[in-house]
This record gives sequence, structure tokens and C-alpha cells, in this order.
Amino acid sequence: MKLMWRYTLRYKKLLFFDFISVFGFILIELGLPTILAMMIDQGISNQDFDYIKRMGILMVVITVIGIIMSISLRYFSSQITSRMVAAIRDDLYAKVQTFSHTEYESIGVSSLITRTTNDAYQIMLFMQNILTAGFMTPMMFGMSLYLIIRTSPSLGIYVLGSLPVLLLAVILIAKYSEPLSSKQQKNLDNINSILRENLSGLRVIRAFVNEKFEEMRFRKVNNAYTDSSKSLFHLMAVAQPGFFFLFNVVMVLIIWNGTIQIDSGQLEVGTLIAFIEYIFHALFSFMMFATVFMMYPRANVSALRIQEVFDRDPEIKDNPEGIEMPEQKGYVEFKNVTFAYPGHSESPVIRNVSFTASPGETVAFIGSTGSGKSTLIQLIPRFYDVTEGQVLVDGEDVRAYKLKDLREKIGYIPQKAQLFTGTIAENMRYGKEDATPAEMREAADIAQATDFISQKPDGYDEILSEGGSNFSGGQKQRLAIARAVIRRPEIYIFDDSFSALDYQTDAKLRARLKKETTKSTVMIVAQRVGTIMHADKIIVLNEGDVVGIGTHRELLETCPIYYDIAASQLSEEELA
Ligand SMILES: Nc1ncnc2c1ncn2[C@@H]1O[C@H](COP(=O)(O)OP(=O)(O)OP(=O)(O)O)[C@@H](O)[C@H]1O
Repeated sequence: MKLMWRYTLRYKKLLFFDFISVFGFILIELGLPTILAMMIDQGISNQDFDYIKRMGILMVVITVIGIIMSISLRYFSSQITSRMVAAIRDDLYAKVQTFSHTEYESIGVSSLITRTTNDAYQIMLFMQNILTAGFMTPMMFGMSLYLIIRTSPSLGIYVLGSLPVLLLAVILIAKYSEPLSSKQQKNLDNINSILRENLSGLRVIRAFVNEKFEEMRFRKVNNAYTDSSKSLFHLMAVAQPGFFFLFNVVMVLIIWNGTIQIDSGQLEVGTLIAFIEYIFHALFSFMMFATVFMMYPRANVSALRIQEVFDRDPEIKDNPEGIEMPEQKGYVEFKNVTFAYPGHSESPVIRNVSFTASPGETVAFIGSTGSGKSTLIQLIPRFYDVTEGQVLVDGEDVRAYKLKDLREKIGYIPQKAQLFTGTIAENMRYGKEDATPAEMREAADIAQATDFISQKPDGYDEILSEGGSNFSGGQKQRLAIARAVIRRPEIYIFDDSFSALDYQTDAKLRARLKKETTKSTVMIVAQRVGTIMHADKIIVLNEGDVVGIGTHRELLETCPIYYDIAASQLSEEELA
């Protein structure tokens, strides 16, 4: 609730108008039956047509004002809630941007999407009700109750008697619906997660003819969601008719006793009509409030899920007081680095690794799959922080820099070329916002992308669909390389980024890169010995340990693991 009010109170002016509209609306709603009672008891009983006419006109005026008030109530409440939910989403997005891989992995990307979309929506729905019915109903109820007691205390007893029963029912329903709501949101997370996986892995599913299996998997989570929703609906389905039943019982008792009182001359007809109207407002506002109250557990679950994201402290913290960038440009040093993934401290995937890389140098990493190559290079842009030891860039610990400054030094090309919806040019400008067409052409040329770009009907304006699915794996890799090259970074990190290229393109690209990166430090992770054999320094990893450092020639003689990898890929002559 705190989160909801914190955001709602940002719009104090709108809230004030919302409040005024509520107040006006109630005055009018309760004013009409009072005037009607006066019209019947004084106008009709005394045959005073002038009085009846005046009261009639007053009722029309009041009704028109009532309509205006109810429209403005809707207007102000929807203004507040839509702005509020937009602000929550913006803040969630900004917060999620500060997360490191650890938070993404522990909360789950699908859950983050549900929290930003559906949970925020649940809050909007609830606040919309609070700002209309939630504000209005307690006031309407209080004022109706006052009018009820004032008009006829003996009949008012029935209303007062029914209240504890209603209150108990509302509390019980809210209590039972809270765990159901929490389950429902978690089930929605699961639906999103399966859906995401299925849609992005459509080709694999089809290739393995696993549509039926996936359908079952989806049906299972969908059914779980349906079951939790059904339980909630059942609860409400029992609650509403129950309330109506009680409501009608009270009404019958009042009309019954009211007619007896009219018969004995204790009550006038108009007063009973007004009285019934007050009771209708009192009980109806109570029921509306109960409905809003019953929505609270669900909104509260959503608010807690959102608050959990806001409260989450990212593992990788920026250093806003980060040091000035030193003069040196692109020196990288690992000093006794050990790293274990968060939650797996007992089994480090990098153990006591030390090496240096200097500008103009190409340092390559090779090793069997899972040996820790990608993990190791991800420590440089601080996607993760070391568990022990230090990673230094230009002589300073990477944790001493502002994250932005550190990452601006680096051109990172991930294992899976991640491109964005938009044109080729827009994707390349991701590396350098103000890149000129000449810079773009040059970067594409270095990345060996010019040929295929020029063959596209729209050239640099060719549109990439979601995830770049209308481009081949090798084309995507080259665009990802061009995106990094365009910023002319001090440190290049290629994480197995040549794997989808044919040997000829791979060789041409590396030759061009070598010429262009004479002042940069180039770090390459590769599976192919051919890709890295000309590197100045090759680091061989085996299950997180460095088992060899040297040039291709040196390692062939000194490192049996490297020799085995090379022997499995190169010819006799190349090995000799
Ligand atoms: N996010 C993660 N959480 C926990 N363990 C992880 C995570 N990512 C990787 N690992 C584990 O860390 C080890 C090293 O993985 P890494 O991706 O660095 O290997 P790699 O040498 O790059 O492999 P490949 O050549 O297959 O890409 C593996 O055992 C892997 O299972």
C-alpha cells in the first residue's frame, strides 16, 4: 500500500479535484432523495404545485451537476492512475537497468516482464477503484448512516445490525484471497516464461517435432493459472450474491416495519421513500467498498512484487565517485583472479588467474567448452565482480571507475550477436551515437559486412526484425563486430565472435582488424586454433585454471592440452 500511495501522492492537485468531485457527487446523490421527500410530504400532501415545480427544477439542476461531477471523478481518477502506473513502469525500467546478471538470473527475466506489465496494471485497476469508489463509499456510507439515524432510529437498527455480519464476511474473503492472488501472479510468471522460451525456440521445437510436448508444458502452466483464477472467482461468486441476499433481507424488514409505522401515523410516505433511498446508498456503498477492499490483496501482492525489485540492491555497484581516467590506454591485468558465480561459492569457475594484455597486443583464450573463457572476459566490463584478486584496467581496479567510463573503453562483441529491431544503421550507431556515414562505411568494411549490406535492397536502411532474425548468423556477427569497431575502443573483447564466419571471411576480418587495432588491446575467445594462432599471447584454460601462456609455437611445445586441441584441428604441416 505504501508504494501505491507514494506514487499517488505525486499528483496532489489532481487528487484534490478528485476529492472535490467525490464530495460533490455524494451531496447530490443524497440531496435528491431529501428533496424528493420534501416534495412528497410538503408539496403533494398540501397540493402545493408551485412548491412541487420549484423542487422539480432543483432536482434537474442537481442531477446535471451530479452528471458533471461523476464525469470529472472518472476523469481525475484515470488521470492519476495512468500517470502513476507510467511512473512506476519508468522507475522499474530504470531500476532494472542497474541490475547485474545476478539479479536478472535470480528474479528471472519473465518475472521482471510480468512485474512491469501485469503487476503495474493490477495496481492501476485497484487505485482506479480507490480513487472513485474507495474515496466515495466511506463518505457516502457515513453520511447515509447519519441521515438514516436522524430520519428514523428505530428502522436504522436493522442497518446497524447487519453491519457486523458484512464486515466479518469482507475480512474473511480478503484473508482467503491474498494467498490465491500471490499464487496467481506466480503462475502468470510461469506462463510468460514458457511462452518466451517457446516463441524464441520455435525452430528447435519444430525441428525436433516437439510441438505436442511443448503444448503440454504450456497447458500445464496455463491450467495452473486458470485454477488459481477460478478459485478467486469462486470466492467472489459466493461473496456477491451473499451480500445481495443480506441487502435484500434488510430492505424487506425495513419496508415491512416502515409500512406498519406509516399505518400508525409515526412515519410519512415521503420520509419512508427517502429512508429507503438512504439505506440503498448506505448498503450499496458498503458493498462497493467491500469489493474494493477485496481487490486489495491482489493489488498488494503486485505492489510487494514491484517493491521487491525496487529494494533489490544490485551486486555490481557503480562507483559514482569513480576516479579520473588515467593516461594509459587499454592495459588489462588479471591479478590472482578467482571467481565463483553468485550462489556457487563452493565451486569457482576461474581459479587464481594472472596475466597482462597491452595496447597493440592480441591476447587469445582457448580451452575446452565450459573451461571459463567467457566468464573470464566478462569480468573486464564488470558484468560480474571477482570473488578474489583484482582485474585492473590501465593500472586501476575496474571497481574504482565509474561503470560508464569503464564500459566506454570497451568494445564487447558477445558470443550470440544480439541485435535490435531497427535499421542496420541504427544498430551500428548503437556503438557510436553520432557516427557519420563515412565512419559507418569504414566499420562495415573492417567487419567484412559491406558486401552483404550493399546487396540488401535498402542498404544501411534495411530493417532488422526482432533479434535480427532476417539476417544470417554470420551477417549478424559481422554487424555486431562493426557496432563495436565504430566506437574505436581501447579494448576489444571478442567472445567467440568469429564462430559463424567461414574460414576465408574469418581470416580477412582478422587481417583488417590487426591493421586497425594497432593502438588497442584485443582479447579473443575462440574455439578454432586457426583464429588465434597468430595472437601475441595465447592463454590456455582448463576447468578454470590457466594451464599455459605463450605463443602458438611455444605452447605446442610446452602445453599438452594446447597441443591436443591444435592437433585435433590442424594438419601435420601446420603443426610442424
Ligand atoms: N550464469 C551462470 N551461473 C552459474 N554457472 C555458470 C553461469 N554461466 C556459466 N556457468 C558455468 O561456468 C563454467 C564456465 O562457463 P563459460 O561460459 O565461461 O565457459 P566457456 O569456456 O566460455 O565455454 P564455451 O566455450 O562452451 O562457451 C561452466 O561450467 C558453466 O556451467
